[in-house]
Amino acid sequence: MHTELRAAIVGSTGYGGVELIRLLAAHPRVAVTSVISSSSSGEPIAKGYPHLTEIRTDLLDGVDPGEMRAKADVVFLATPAGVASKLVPALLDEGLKVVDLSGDLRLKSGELYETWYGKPPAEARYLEQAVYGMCELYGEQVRGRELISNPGCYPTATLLGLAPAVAEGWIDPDTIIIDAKSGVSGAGRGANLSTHYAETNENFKAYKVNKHQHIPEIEQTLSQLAGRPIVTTFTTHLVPMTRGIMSTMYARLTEPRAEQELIELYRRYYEGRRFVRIREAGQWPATKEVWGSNYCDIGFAADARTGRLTIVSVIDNLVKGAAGQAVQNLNLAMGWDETLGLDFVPAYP
Ligand SMILES: NC(=O)C1=CN([C@@H]2O[C@H](COP(=O)(O)OP(=O)(O)OC[C@H]3O[C@@H](n4cnc5c(N)ncnc54)[C@H](OP(=O)(O)O)[C@@H]3O)[C@@H](O)[C@H]2O)C=CC1
Ligand SMILES: CC(=O)N[C@@H](CCC(=O)OP(=O)(O)O)C(=O)O
Repeated sequence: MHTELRAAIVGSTGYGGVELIRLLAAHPRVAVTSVISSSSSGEPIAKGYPHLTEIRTDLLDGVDPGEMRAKADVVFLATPAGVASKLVPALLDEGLKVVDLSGDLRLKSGELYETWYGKPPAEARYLEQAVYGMCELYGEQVRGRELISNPGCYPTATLLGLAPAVAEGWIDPDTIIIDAKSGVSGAGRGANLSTHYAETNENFKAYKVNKHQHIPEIEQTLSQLAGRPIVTTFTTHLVPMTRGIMSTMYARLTEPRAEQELIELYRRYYEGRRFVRIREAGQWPATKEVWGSNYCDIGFAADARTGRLTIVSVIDNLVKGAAGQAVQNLNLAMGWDETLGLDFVPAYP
């Protein structure tokens, strides 16, 4: 197979950006031809990330849509909220395909974006044009698309864990409670008070309770799956580990179900989707079991005593939660096998 697509990465000195460089280095049909930085153009990427020494030695480029078009066919935006909304119009005008890893294009309502992100939204036509690339739920809609909005890390673990049971009406969506935990790399590379070592080591804390920007994203998809507006309770916690998200979800079963029935429902729903692995009854997934990989592993327990279902879903936030799903989305948009460049098992232990 020969290389046929040239890729540029914006925000390449962030964690999402370097993870894209790592994954695309092993992709059989994509070559990274431009690694772009708003802060360090003219420097080798290996200066800030020596682990990339052998992968890329070119100097970082500046952010310029015209220059990107000369070098690339697709642009990955691994930039903070508020950047894609400004860059996307010029990139699309240049005829570039765009995969945005930030939250800028995920919500169809600009008003909701402004409320939860506290920034001006992208123009409505771009919110309309962007396809929400939750691959295992909307993969068919991604094919051939020019503008893809890559889902958030928490919504990926959470929605993959809830979708089959909500879509089939096996749980009451009004009763869902989501208890989520993330490793510290989820906050990006920029150091701040709440993520430095002394604050996170041997510590475990809740944050952004009822205020997290992923709440409307989760509710948007839950509402689509349920066919009516759904609001939910979502609490995030910071765990003293580098990678990984675990979302533990609770909801009332609409009728009694055995675990085996749930396992079969989920396996049917995700049939043919390589990156969702449903565990056997009594097996609980752990973050280390998906570390460095594009898998989402899901386990269940149905409690006959309380009538509630517990779902545990894990991902690597930087792979399935960001760069891996972005590559999977590009594969789907190009009509390629969705596993290209992602077909490896997790690193363990
Ligand atoms: N970390 C994670 O697990 C996940 C992150 N995301 C999202 O992906 C995006 C990237 O996250 P992450 O890599 O962790 O964040 P980082 O903070 O590690 O990196 C973001 C990078 O964006 C670049 N940047 C900053 N400001 C600007 C600007 N004004 N214009 C252009 N580029 C800018 C910087 O790189 P440079 O100086 O080189 O330009 C910076 O290193 C964010 O939107 C994040 O919310 C989504 C899912 C999971
Ligand atoms: C641990 C940690 O701080 N995680 C970040 C994840 C942010 C993220 O990925 O942001 P978007 O998906 O909105 O772009 C947070 O909870 O805000």
